[in-house]
Amino acid sequence: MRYLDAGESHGEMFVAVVEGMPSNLIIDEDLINYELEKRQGGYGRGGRMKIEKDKINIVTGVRQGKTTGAPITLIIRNKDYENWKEKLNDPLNEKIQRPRPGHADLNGIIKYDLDDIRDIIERSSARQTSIRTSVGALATVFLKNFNIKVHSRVVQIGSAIDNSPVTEEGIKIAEASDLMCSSKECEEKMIEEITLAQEKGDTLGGKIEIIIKNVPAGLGSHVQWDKKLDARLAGAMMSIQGIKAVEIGMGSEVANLHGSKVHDEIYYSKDKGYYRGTNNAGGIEGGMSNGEDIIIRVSMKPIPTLRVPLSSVDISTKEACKAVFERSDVCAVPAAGVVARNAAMWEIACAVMEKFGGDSMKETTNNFNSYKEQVLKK
Ligand SMILES: Cc1cc2nc3c(=O)[nH]c(=O)nc-3n(C[C@H](O)[C@H](O)[C@H](O)COP(=O)(O)O)c2cc1C
Ligand SMILES: C=C(O[C@@H]1CC(C(=O)O)=C[C@@H](OP(=O)(O)O)[C@H]1O)C(=O)O
Repeated sequence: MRYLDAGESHGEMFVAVVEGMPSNLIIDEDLINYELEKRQGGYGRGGRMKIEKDKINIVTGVRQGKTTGAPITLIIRNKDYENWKEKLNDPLNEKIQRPRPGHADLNGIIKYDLDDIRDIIERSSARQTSIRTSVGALATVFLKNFNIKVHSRVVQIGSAIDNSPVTEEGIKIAEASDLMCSSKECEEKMIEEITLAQEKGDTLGGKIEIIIKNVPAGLGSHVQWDKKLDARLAGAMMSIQGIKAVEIGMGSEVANLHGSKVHDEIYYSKDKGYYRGTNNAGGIEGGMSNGEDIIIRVSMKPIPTLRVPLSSVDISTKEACKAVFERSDVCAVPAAGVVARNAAMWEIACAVMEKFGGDSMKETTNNFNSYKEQVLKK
């Protein structure tokens, strides 16, 4: 499967065209809209979130609630477009000249030979993650048919850290109570950190954990660098605005320990087949899923737009100045978690389609089920 998206932060709309989704997939628009709503949430978001109420509009490739096998076009309209269209088209509108450290501003105008940073902001903005979330949520809808599910939580904001182990019970509690992490107490500490940063005119990043359940062993492959599932997931995570590090399972901690403390010992039982005593590998070995939960941790840098701005250089005068400040989030880690879990599900859906193929849900499901039987007999 593949997709391309287009759109600008204050343009008319975001659009994505998805190709390769099998026919007869029942589209659950409520699930897609739920993910879009969650992406807009979280403490620390800016004023734009009060203007938008993102809703998916599927305009091709679906008839009577089911995919037809044709390319699927997804649209999200920007309500704020009405407030911006005149000034964006007015050549006399003031140009943005003071690039923000940590953003695409300076590299963008150099590379594209532009003289208004607005032209870079519009496409580099993380508003694009709305359409990316909807494409990922479509993959989540698809994967539900194979009982593959995803959960994410915030594990760190500033000095507030959620160290609790992931349990089925913990996931249920967090989902039912709509907590961003595993406990109310920890969430309060995270909110406090964000408030402190906000009061200082500063910003914050943090860490997110994503857990994907019920992935069969054998997605991805060891045979070629670009088929490795961990590499693909890491690439997907790193392409999200502001993500600077990705860990699978134990992640960077593997460098500190002996092999006997890192590798997951192998067991076998008649009903489960092969399984591991631990899951330090985060469900992937040799570029392939191993049947355990896939666990990904991603680190997000602090938001680059600061109310007390950092030093910069005016691109027209070349004189020292302070970077531009405009309406912005203070912390978008919970939102990035929603983006990341859906972006990860897109990669898993691609790996499922690569392995099992099929042009209809019947064909793909039959292939998937017969492989699962084959694996159980192994
Ligand atoms: C959901 C989300 C919301 C964001 N909101 C803002 C924001 O309001 N202001 C801002 O300057 N950066 C925001 N960012 C971060 C920037 O988009 C990001 O730092 C920038 O694109 C450069 O990131 P990169 O160096 O990783 O490419 C947000 C990121 C995400 C994922
Ligand atoms: C500023 C960025 O992301 C923001 C993310 C975002 C959203 O819907 O998530 C909405 C936009 O809000 P606004 O109209 O206030 O600019 C973006 O600005 C950025 O990434 O640079």
